[in-house]
This record gives sequence, C-alpha cells and structure tokens, in this order.
Amino acid sequence: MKRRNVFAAWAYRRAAGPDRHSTGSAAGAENGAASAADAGSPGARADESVPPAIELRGAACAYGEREAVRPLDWTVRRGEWWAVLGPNGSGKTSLLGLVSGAERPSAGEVRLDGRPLAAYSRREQARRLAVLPQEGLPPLGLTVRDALEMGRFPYRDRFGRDPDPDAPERLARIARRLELTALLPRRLDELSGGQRQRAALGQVMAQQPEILLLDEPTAYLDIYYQLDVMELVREWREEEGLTVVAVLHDLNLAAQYAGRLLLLREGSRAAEGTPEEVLAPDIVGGVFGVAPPLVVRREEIGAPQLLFRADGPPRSAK
Ligand SMILES: Nc1ncnc2c1ncn2[C@@H]1O[C@H](COP(=O)(O)OP(=O)(O)OP(=O)(O)O)[C@@H](O)[C@H]1O
Repeated sequence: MKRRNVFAAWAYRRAAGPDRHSTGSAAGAENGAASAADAGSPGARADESVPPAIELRGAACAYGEREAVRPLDWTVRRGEWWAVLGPNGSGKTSLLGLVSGAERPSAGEVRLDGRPLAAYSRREQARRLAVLPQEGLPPLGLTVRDALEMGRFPYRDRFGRDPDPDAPERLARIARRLELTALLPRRLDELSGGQRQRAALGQVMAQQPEILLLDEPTAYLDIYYQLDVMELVREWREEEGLTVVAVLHDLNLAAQYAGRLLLLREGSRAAEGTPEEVLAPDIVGGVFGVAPPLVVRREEIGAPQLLFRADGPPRSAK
C-alpha cells in the first residue's frame, strides 16, 4: 500500500479520465499501490541462486572504428528488473541492440538462458525476448487489432495460423487489460502517442516473451502515460516473472521501478548495483557532468529520488 500517495494523481486520472481511457477504473489505484519492495525490489541484492536470463561475456559493439560498447561482462538474472542509464551517446541503445540481436557483438558473446544468442532461430528468440521501442508502433495504416495479432508471429505455422486455441481469448484479455478494446478497430495513425505506446505494449504482451527490453519507453509520453506504461510493465512482471531491461533517461523513474541499475559512461560500466549504490551524488554528478544532486530517500516508495541543481558545472567538466 506504500505506493498509494505516489500514484494518487495517476490513479485519480485513471479513475476519472474518460478523456484518456474510456474504460478507466479505480482498480488502477489498487494495482498501483503495491510497495516498491515487492514491485521492482529496489534495494534488493542480486540472488545468485537464480539462473541468468541474459549474460554478456566480454561483449562489445562497434560501428566501424567506433566502439559504442566496450567489452562488458554483465549478468541479468531471471525475474530481475534492470535499468540501463547513462549520458547521451554512452552506449545504452547499442547495449540493448547486443541483447536483442539487432547488433552483432564485435567481440565476446551474448547468451540467453545459458545458450549463445547466435544459436537461436529468429522464432525461438522471439518467443523468449521482445523489444518495446522508444516510439511505439509506427503510425502505419494498421489497426490496433492487426498490431496485437502481429505479436503472435513467433507462434504461427507456415500457413500463418496460430495453433494456440486460446490465442483469441488471450488477445481479448490483453486488450481489456490495456484498455484497448474500444480502440481495436482504430488505425494506429489515428491514435495519440500514448495510445500507440499502449498498442505496442499489447503487441509485445501477445508475443508472450520471458524477457522484455524497453528502449526509453516513456520518451514521448506525459507523466500520466509514463507512469501508466511503467505500472503496466510492473504488474506484468509481478504476475509472469518477466525479466525486464529498460533504457531510461529519468533516473528517478529508474529508482522507483528497477531493482538493479547499470550506469554507462563512454561505452563502459561506470557503476552497477542497487539504486542506493548507483544513484550516489558523486557518481551521478561525475558521470553526467552536473553538480552532485541532493538525494532524498522516499520511504513510501522504498527508493532514493534525486533533486538536481541548476547551477552545475558545464558539461565539458565531465
Ligand atoms: N548506427 C550507428 N552507426 C555509427 N555510430 C553509431 C550508430 N549508432 C550509434 N552510434 C554511436 O555509438 C555511440 C553510442 O550510441 P548509443 O545510441 O548506443 O548511445 P545512447 O546511450 O543510447 O545514446 P542516447 O541517450 O543519446 O540515445 C554514439 O557515439 C553514437 O554516435
């Protein structure tokens, strides 16, 4: 119940907001009210008895001569929620690209569930891992229903049929859950950015992955939709034991939701650990080239929050 205050505004708008979601309900207030300890487990130590979902062993990503990610060892265990943080150009998206297979390692290896990523077929990988991109779904002439159905592609046979008899009910359930039912016949290019991001989330839910990668999922969203997306992912993770890796620019959002943080600087690890360990004033100030922020411990969310000063040193001081 500790989250109630933090999400009060969100819950109010969700309950009251036919302008946002026609089927908005007060249930969101209860769902949003779980403690941070059982949500993203901020502050929790890594449990080494849990098997790794993602392993980087000396993995690097280079574009020609430019090494965007320098050889990195990194382990993400099943069910963990990681946030990948760092200044612009520090290699966050490239790191996500290594994990999703969009980028081939220029050195080292990436493993999913103990097996080299390179050994997975595209379909096998898509059943395990899904990516929610920054911009959601492109505003093509597809409907929301088409977008959700496209999420089932790793399960379809060669005639395009989904052999799972429960698939239609599953899609209907996802649509209800994301308050997309009324939008199913609508075209993606008729939706707002926030609604499109929800449709994109519906598509990756339909994909039923065990690992979800999010690249700046809240970049173009107002605070309502930012919390909306993060809460939906949190609920999904709690219910299904999903492993989540999210690239985020908002350090406070990262501290609220992720149990483990990886902070990058110029393609290398600057810090790794719990929000308390990584979001220390000197580490954040040094990596981002700003004055050390004030760290406030928010007991009701069980995570630190940062207050930045406007009179930091110029970025060249990094
Ligand atoms: N396709 C590419 N070709 C060449 N260089 C690239 C390419 N993509 C990224 N880079 C370079 O790699 C480095 C890391 O970029 P990356 O996008 O991974 O950083 P980021 O931390 O995600 O940045 P941002 O916060 O600005 O999104 C940058 O110097 C960038 O210019």
